[in-house]
Amino acid sequence: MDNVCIDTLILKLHDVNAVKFGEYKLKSGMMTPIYIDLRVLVSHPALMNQVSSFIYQRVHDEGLQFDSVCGVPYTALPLATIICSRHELPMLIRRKEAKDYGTKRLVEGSFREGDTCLIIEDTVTSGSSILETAEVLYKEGLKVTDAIVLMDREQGGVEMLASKGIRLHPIISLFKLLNVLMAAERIDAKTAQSVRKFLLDNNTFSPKEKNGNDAPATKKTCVEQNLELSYGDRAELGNIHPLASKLLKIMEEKQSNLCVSADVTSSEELLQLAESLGPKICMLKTHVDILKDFTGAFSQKLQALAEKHDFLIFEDRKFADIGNTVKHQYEGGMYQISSWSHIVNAHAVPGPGVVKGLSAVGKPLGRGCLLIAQMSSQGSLATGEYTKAVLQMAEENSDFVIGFICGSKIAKRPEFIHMTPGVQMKAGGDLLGQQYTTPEEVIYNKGSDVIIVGRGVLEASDRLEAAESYRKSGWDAYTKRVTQSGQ
Ligand SMILES: O=C(O)c1cc(=O)[nH]c(=O)n1[C@@H]1O[C@H](COP(=O)(O)O)[C@@H](O)[C@H]1O
Repeated sequence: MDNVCIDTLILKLHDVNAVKFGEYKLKSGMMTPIYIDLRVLVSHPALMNQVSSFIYQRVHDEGLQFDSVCGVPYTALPLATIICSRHELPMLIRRKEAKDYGTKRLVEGSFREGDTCLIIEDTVTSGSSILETAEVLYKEGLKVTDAIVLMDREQGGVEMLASKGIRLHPIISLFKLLNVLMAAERIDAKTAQSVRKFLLDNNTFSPKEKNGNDAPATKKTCVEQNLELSYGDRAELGNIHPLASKLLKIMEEKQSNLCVSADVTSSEELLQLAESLGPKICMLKTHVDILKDFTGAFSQKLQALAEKHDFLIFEDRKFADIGNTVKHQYEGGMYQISSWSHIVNAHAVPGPGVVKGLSAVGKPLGRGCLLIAQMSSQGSLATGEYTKAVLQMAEENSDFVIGFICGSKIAKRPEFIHMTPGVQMKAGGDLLGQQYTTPEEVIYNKGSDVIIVGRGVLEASDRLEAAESYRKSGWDAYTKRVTQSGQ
């Protein structure tokens, strides 16, 4: 299922008026400037078949296991029927109301206690319709672990269902749909902007506070109004990836946007760095393949230090192969990176398969991935259209991609985290093409979120003192950016 097919499908849905702009009321009663009406598909059989194929393809890509399929009544019923008939999968039908005669059952079809049922839905906003169907299935003794949805309005459905133990797998995000329709000049930038603002401002999933109570419903200031959200605010956004939220909370609590790049060749020295600099950093970046003495014990000790000092581990592996290969490189081999590194990064050049491969291993572990959108090395080819394509790949895989390696802020969505390497107190470079900019330039002027510093700390006579000066410089640049934008 590649980008071109998705883009074509979006345009076809717009052609048949399945995507409507104006003033519409959602099931929740909320008024919305965009409405997805896939009921019309019953009048367009070829498109109905294509949508069914996309949904089945996602089921296949995710390798989901289930005993039966249930479409959320009514729009998703024909989709589920086509998929089940075409692929000979057992189907269940959930009634919205029990008959007052015959079996009087709410769920029609044959099943056994404990069977797993895959739910199919056409569009998700808050996720309440999927949850309602799941609860009817639960009452019949069925289990629901996964649901597939064609259109995700990105208003909290994924997170709400995740909090109920249901993994929702969206195929098209509304942010992506807006980009495609704008690029095809089906809508103007103003419409796209106002719909984006609506979606960002109306996220139905209220984040839980630490004590588990619903956080007070606060209306987030919107980035589109040029009001910079703080790290702490962004950590609470409904659509944010849990790991990105965890990192932003660490940054806020430790007042640090410093990631030290532990480019040392001895595991003992790396652990000493983690112990001494741990209180100063939000993240420690490793190149595990330059260690001359890696052992499993090392990765255990590093995880313990990350826990002790509350920082995340980022293995800077720069995966860049087909999905099947990166899966093995990430999960297996000598380093077993997925078992100890919260975050990894990847080049987008192989196409979305590289993310799918990594996600198949990392997502169930709660890991996250950064895509390399720009590089600090002289003559880097990661620029212009390539960078834009990386951004699009991230938006389409935001259930695993949490941000970017980049030189400056490239994504409008505050859920993505920007991390910039090639940082030293003085601008300049090394003899091998590395180009340095200062923390102030990267964080204040270029809008990045995290500074990645290697030799600026490692080559200092006092590494701890150097780390503190980078921490302070990066944090001061951030607070200046946030306070000035609010004025
Ligand atoms: O992905 C990276 O971290 C990375 C991307 C990039 O464009 N440039 C870059 O320098 N890096 C890494 O960031 C670190 C920078 O180290 P210093 O040049 O010593 O600060 C190294 O570990 C690089 O591998």
